[in-house]
Order: sequence, then C-alpha cells, then structure tokens
Amino acid sequence: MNATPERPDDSFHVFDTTLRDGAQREGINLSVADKLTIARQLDEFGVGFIEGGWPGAVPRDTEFFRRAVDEVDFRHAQLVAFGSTRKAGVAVEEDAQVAALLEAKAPVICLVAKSHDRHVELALRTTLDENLAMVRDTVSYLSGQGRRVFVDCEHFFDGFKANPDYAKSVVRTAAEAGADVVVLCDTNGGMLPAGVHAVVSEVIADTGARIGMHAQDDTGCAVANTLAAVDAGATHVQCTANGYGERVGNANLFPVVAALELKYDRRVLPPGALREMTRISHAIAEVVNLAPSTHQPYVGVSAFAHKAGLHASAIKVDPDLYQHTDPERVGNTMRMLVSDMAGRASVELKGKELGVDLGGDRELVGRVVERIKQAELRGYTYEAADASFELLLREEVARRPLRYFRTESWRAITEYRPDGTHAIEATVKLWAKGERIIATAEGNGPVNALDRALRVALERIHRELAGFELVDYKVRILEGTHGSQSTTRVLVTTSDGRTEWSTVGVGDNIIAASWQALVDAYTFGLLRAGVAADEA
Ligand SMILES: CC(=O)SCCNC(=O)CCNC(=O)[C@H](O)C(C)(C)COP(=O)(O)OP(=O)(O)OC[C@H]1O[C@@H](n2cnc3c(N)ncnc32)[C@H](O)[C@@H]1OP(=O)(O)O
Ligand SMILES: CC(=O)C(=O)O
Repeated sequence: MNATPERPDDSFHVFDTTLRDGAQREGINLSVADKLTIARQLDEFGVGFIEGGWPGAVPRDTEFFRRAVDEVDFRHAQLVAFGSTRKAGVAVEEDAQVAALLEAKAPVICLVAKSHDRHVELALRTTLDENLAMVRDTVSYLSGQGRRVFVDCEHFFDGFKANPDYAKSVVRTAAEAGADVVVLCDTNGGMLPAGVHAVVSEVIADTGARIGMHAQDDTGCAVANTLAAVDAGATHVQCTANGYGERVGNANLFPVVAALELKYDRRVLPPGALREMTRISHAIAEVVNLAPSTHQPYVGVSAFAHKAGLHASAIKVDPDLYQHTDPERVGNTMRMLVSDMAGRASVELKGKELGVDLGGDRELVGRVVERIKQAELRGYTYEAADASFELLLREEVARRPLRYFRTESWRAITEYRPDGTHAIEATVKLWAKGERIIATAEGNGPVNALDRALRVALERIHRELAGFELVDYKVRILEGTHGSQSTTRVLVTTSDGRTEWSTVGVGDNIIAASWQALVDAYTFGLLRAGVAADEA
C-alpha cells in the first residue's frame, strides 16, 4: 500500500458508488479487472470514498475486495464495502453477510437500512423496533471492530412522508450507535429539490446527525436534489460516474463535483483534478463499454459546442457571453459548429479553429455562409462532417476546387445468381497527374467495391492512401416519404491510424452520395498528409 496517501479534507465527502449502484444499471456488466481499473481512475480523480460492491452477496465483489485491498495503492480514496444490516431475529455476530463485510477488509462500511415503516413490515416482515435493533446492533458491532460506518437509509424521503417520527428515529439510532454519516436515500427517485431541502433541513435540526444524500434520477433531478441537500447542510454526497445506476441512474458525479468546486467554491477534489474530469469521464465510459453521452453537462463533446450564429458572434468578442464556465477548467474544449444556422462569426471562428486564415475578408466569409446555407438546404450537414467543411472553406479561399484527381466516371455492378451467391464489382475511371487511370475491384457491397477501386487507382500515385481506412459509414434518408424520390445523405469516417475525419455526400441514390463522401474523404486525407494538390 502507498505510504503517503493524500486524503481529502474530511469535512465534506465525495462518495462514489459507480462500482456498486452504477453497476446496477441495465447493460453494465463489470468484470473484476474492469472494477479495479475504474477504482484506479476514480482514485486518480480524487474522490474520497469508493464503494466497491457488496462482498458476500456478489462473488465478483468479494473477489474485487480481495484484489483491491492488495493491489491498488489508493492515494486519495478509501475503499467502502456495502451491505445490509443484520437479518431480523439473527444475532449480529452470527450473520453471514455481516461477517463477509468484515472479511472484505475495507476500512469503511456502508450499511443499507430500512427507514420506511411500510418497507419494514412488508419487505423485512419484522417489527419497527426490531428494525431499529438491527441498525443499532450492526453499526455498533462494526464500529467496535474498528470500521468507519456510514448508514444508507433506504426510501428515506418516502418513509419521512409516511411516518416522519419513525424515519428520524432510524437516523438517531444509527448516529447514536456510532455511524459517522447517515445518508438519506431517495431510493425511488421521486423527489424534487424543494422537498429535499425541507426534509434534510428538518432532519439535521431534529437529530444533529451528520447527513449525506443519495439521489436516484427518476425525476431527472438527482443532481439538483443532491445540491439542494448540500444547501440544507448535507456534507456527504453519493454519486456515480456519468450518472450510471439502477433504472434511469443516480446523481452524476461530474456535474455534482463541478458545481461544488466552481459554483460553491468548495474544494472537494485535489488541486488540478477538475481539469482531468472530461478525460476521466470518457475513460470510465470506455471501461463500462457505453459510448460517452455527447450532451452530458461539463464533459460531453457538445457541452461547449456552439451552433447558432448569434451565439458565435458574441463568443467572438468574449466566450463568457455564451458559456457558464471556461471549458478548460473541466478539461473540455469549446467547439464551433457550422450549419445553416451559422452566420459570419461562426465561419470566422471555425476557420480559426481549423487553422484556415480568412484574412478578415467579409466578402469571402459571406460567400462561405451562403454556400453552407444552400448546401444544407439540399441535405448536406457540416456539423457532423468537419473535413468536408474544411475542404469547402479552403476551396473558397483558393477560389478553385481542391483536387488530387478528377473523376471521369464510376460504376458499381451487383450480380445475384440463382444459387444465392453474388458478386459485387466496381470500376472507376480517373485522371491524376495527367494520367488516365482505370481500376476495378470487388467488394462485399457496392460502396466497399468503389472504395477499393478508388484506392487501387490512386495508391500507385499517392502511397499515403495505404494507411487510410473507412471506419464508419452512416446513411440517412431525407424527406423519405416518397421512397425512391427521397434524398440520401451519407456520412463517412476515415482514419489514418492516428486521427479520424468525417465527410458527407448527398445524392438521389445511396451509391452516388457515398461516392461524394469517399472522394472528400480521400481528398482531405491527402491534404492532411501534406500532399500538394494538383490541377488534374
Ligand atoms: C436500494 C439498493 O439499491 S440496495 C442494493 C441492492 N443490491 C442488490 O440487491 C444486489 C445484491 N443482492 C443480492 O445478491 C441478493 O439480493 C442478496 C444476497 C442481498 C439477498 O439474496 P436472498 O437472500 O436470496 O434474497 P432476496 O434477493 O430475495 O432479498 C430479500 C431478503 O433480503 C432481506 N433484506 C432486504 N433489505 C434488507 C435490509 N435493509 N436489511 C436486512 N435484510 C434485508 C429481506 O428481508 C429478505 O430476507 P429473507 O429472504 O430472509 O426474507
Ligand atoms: C442505497 C441505495 O442505493 C438507494 O437507496 O437507492
């Protein structure tokens, strides 16, 4: 274990439950290795507590604790084992689940306890007094064994509505038995911020206990509810990375800590950690195998992406005019999107972002804006196809098409045979460096065959093409109510092994649209590789 951990100040707790409640989300299935990786990422981010799972109930979690205790040098976080209070009618020393919590060897234990009278009677099938005894016995036993104990009061807010005195008596019992923090859980996620504020204020005033908040997101208010609890005096927040969790999820760790640091001016992370937030959020998304949400506050790729022309024109003067915080503070970046909603300022800022000098030429910028608006009317979309936009911009600056080859013709043939086999073949005829080139290739579909034929035709002249690979292909039918009369839009993403770029093509058939997107993809790739364009 590391000899010099840098534990955060104990006066406020950031408690992460991605590995326990986050793993309860449909579609997440973490291996022990995944859990260890995420634990390291969360520790690096600087949360104070990492709830690793329920040892004794879930074998994978038992194994996680065994390995985490030995293998992970936690610098900031303390490991937390989650489990329930002893069973009704069973002595705490005899309870196998409680024994498993100790065997996990985590320094902190978070116990889930019932605080809603109806749940005690229907789910536990015991008396209200026995439930209090279960809380008291389990907390004092585990504290006596040298563990720090937190208590999660399940269904606290619903329980408080039904029987406030009983709900508060669970909090008092836990605190008096030695729980450091009693966490009020909105287990069904039905609360709204004003209600959370009122309940947390009353519980703190009546019990004097240290209170935490655990919010589920069923009303879309989990982050707001967590902050409302903090406003009311809670000093411990339970969250999950990217808001993963049971049903629709939990309070999202990232906007909660960003709000605490940036809006409340409260230091809850180690110095510099907030600037790593976007990277950590995306890295955890990779491990759980879910695409990072593009629209997540603070860390989504769209969190600081500006599309409307009027926004861009103000941002050109001062980015603060349309941003609530500086994206760099959370490790994100501002992006300009160019679309039919763009104005001059959007194009100028995008040009700057792409390193294309527009020289303050109003006429040139106006021409680009007009070309974008007309093209988008025909079905193009540049916000998803930066590379096609850059080609358009550079062509307008140079006032001539940017070409590495000229197309004479192309064709794709699909032959189906009665035995169910098929052959797909494409031929392209091009001019490059004054030479007429004809190439034919087969493929597993017409677009693949065209891509290969284009590559065969050009590879001899431009060796850089050998490293290009088509990595994504999307088709959208626009105004698709009349079948064959509809317009087709194709977006292609190409990679050179280091970076990716996206191009767009539009046509009245899918092959024609794909051809355009492919031509842009190869043109942009050669441009980026530093190859001089020719007049082919
Ligand atoms: C709100 C939350 O998200 S809390 C976290 C929930 N997480 C999980 O449930 C994941 C891990 N769970 C499990 O592996 C299993 O459910 C176990 C091992 C905990 C229990 O499994 P089983 O004993 O097979 O029972 P089951 O899953 O049906 O759960 C009901 C049992 O838990 C008991 N129980 C429920 N809540 C509590 C509690 N707070 N304290 C003590 N016991 C409880 C019930 O009384 C019932 O016990 P009984 O079967 O003796 O009557
Ligand atoms: C403990 C917990 O996860 C809940 O009450 O939602």
